[in-house]
Amino acid sequence: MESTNNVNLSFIEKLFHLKEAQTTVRREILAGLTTFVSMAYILFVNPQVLGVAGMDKGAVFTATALSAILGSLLMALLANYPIAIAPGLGDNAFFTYSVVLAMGIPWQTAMAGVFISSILFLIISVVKLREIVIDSIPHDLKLAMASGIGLFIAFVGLQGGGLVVSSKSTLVAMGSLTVPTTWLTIFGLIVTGLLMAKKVPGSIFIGMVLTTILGLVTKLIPLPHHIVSSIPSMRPTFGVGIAHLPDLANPQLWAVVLVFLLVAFFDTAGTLIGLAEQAGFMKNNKMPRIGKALMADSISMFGGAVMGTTPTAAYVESSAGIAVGGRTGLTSLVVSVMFALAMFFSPLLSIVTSNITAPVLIIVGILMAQSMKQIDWSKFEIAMPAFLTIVGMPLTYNISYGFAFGILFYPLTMWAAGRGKEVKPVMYVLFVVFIILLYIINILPSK
Ligand SMILES: Nc1nc2[nH]cnc2c(=O)[nH]1
Repeated sequence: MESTNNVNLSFIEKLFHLKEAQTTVRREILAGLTTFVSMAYILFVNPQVLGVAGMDKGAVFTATALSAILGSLLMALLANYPIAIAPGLGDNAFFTYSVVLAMGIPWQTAMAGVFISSILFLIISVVKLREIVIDSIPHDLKLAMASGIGLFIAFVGLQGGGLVVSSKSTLVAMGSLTVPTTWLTIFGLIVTGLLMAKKVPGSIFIGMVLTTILGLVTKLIPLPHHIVSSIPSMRPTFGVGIAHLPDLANPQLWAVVLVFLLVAFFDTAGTLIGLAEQAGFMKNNKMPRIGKALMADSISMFGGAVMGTTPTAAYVESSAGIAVGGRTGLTSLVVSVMFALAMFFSPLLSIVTSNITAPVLIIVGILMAQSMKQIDWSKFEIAMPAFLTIVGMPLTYNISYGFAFGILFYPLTMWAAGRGKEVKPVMYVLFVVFIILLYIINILPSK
């Protein structure tokens, strides 16, 4: 027994280099469990959001779990980082609210766009282009993009939870506190917020469970018929994106492909770098093995697009596992195994309503908006494009407009401030691309 344990441990050591990373199996398992409980909500939130776009919730549940299993496993084995991967809230919100609902594109066609973006992302990750792209977007704009997505997600949550409603005279207004289900959102927000402030591992998950229990006890949420069941079929979504590739003849979809690519690429690249800073992995201001980490994400995005889910991202919640000591891919391997076990709990989908997911969206929004603190607000030429990027996303209800505002204003304000030479050539290429993109998504549809 002793010798089997030793063989197992040396196999794990060979795969993950625990000694070099000054960590232990026990600490990595704890870190993996911590990250998993911090992000397990996505199994229920993703079907909820993509369900609004018309997708089958059971199929999305399975596709979400499988893409998280694949992504986190690849991150463990290819890149050996304690960073988990799953479908991102920024991406699914863009898919449902901007592409399907606002642009009126059917989800099947939008999924074809995700499929093509994933192939482009894979190519960028493999060839050296990734460094050129990462370096050409100014740091302040990347931070503004992450923050704007955070505000956008929070806005979606505030509406879904009944706290913000539409108003004829002022566009938005506070929701009514006489609606009983809105109190579930308020309860979830308070409980999760307190747990987060106390730095309790798995705060988001615990908050979700407590709010659901309150909903069940007060009968605001009906009891589920089962807790455990077989894994839901992916038949309603599997391969649908590929079958709809011919729809991409529509130029509106090229714009969608470009924005999916930008959101997926910069979300993951930005998050990877942020987490690597936290864990102390950066060497000479560069992240070692970033190509492999991006490849793990792009392969799982590709797999997700085939199975029926929106792009995956390196999860900001991985910072919870890193905070409790996770330093290697063993942490991500544990996350992957936990997602495999969680696949049997799909009946709980029916009890996780939009009031339960609203606090999650708001709190992940806060985490993403924390990037704002690093923006150089003291220089107007930076502050203006950064601000327009951030407010542009929630206020136009569209992530691509936020991107466009920042990319169009940055070269102009930098030029006016006499700092035109600092703007990288790729930014001018993007300037032109985004003018075309605005034409395609805003002017062309109304002609
Ligand atoms: N980086 C990142 N982390 C997330 N955690 C939940 N959703 C997201 C997302 O869209 N991006």
